[in-house]
Amino acid sequence: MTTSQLIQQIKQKKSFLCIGLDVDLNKLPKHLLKEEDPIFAFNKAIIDATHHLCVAYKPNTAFYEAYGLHGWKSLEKTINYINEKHPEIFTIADAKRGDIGNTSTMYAKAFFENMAFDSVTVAPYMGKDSVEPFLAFENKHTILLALTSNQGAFDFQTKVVDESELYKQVLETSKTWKNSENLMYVVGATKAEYFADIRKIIPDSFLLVPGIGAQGGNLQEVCKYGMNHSVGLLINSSRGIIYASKTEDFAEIAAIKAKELQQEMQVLLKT
Ligand SMILES: O=C(O)c1cc(=O)[nH]c(=O)n1[C@@H]1O[C@H](COP(=O)(O)O)[C@@H](O)[C@H]1O
Repeated sequence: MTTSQLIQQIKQKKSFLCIGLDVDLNKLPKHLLKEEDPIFAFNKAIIDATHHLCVAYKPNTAFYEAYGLHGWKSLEKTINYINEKHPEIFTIADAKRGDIGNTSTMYAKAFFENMAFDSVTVAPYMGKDSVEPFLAFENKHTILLALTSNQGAFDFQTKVVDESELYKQVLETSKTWKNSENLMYVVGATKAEYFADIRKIIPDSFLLVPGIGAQGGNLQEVCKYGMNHSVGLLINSSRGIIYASKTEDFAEIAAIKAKELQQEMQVLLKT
């Protein structure tokens, strides 16, 4: 998917919501456990109920890898279902990969070719030759961890090295990489006060912003400093939407939670 198709979808749906499909069997409504593939049954119901309210889905692969072969099959069915039923929706494999070049190429093939995701999250720690193999794929996006939502972000990412914070060097340096137009960045919603500085370095890039809802980030604050001329934000909520109810009405309640966020976004898009 191209960035302009993503922007078009944001305008049509008046939403820049990304729903995180972080499926934990221990949190599923009990009646689904009788299904042959409870994880896919859960995702299908959530997708059917929310696809008109969001522009992206982000399964975090950890929640599938944890169940071995069964989990991978559920992930594959989920991405195929989204691509078949709602090809306009941007898909993110939240896998946080990155390795020496030839290994990164295989990770990229796994998520861009084998599973046909539009994007994958990648850690910048191993540098240029670990990220460029992902960037080589046309119309696919590499979402680089810049400033993460967790407390541990302060261990390294905000440390000053050679007179600037490490996360700023990640942003600056990544702009020089081949096919850097295929980059997006992760910035946590819990770090709203950093968005103005980040926008000075990457004014035009899309940011994937996790951390609202369960982690306590503030949507208004993020938009105030993070929104750009083409919106430039994908705001993710996982647990706050998909586990809002753990009974038979879970998909209906997820849609209500997604609509609450979409309506806030619609107002923010007008301001
Ligand atoms: O890359 C991510 O998506 C990510 C980066 C980050 O800094 N913080 C963060 O929470 N995430 C992911 O975003 C999702 C957040 O989930 P909730 O806190 O349940 O909304 C999880 O899948 C996290 O792994």
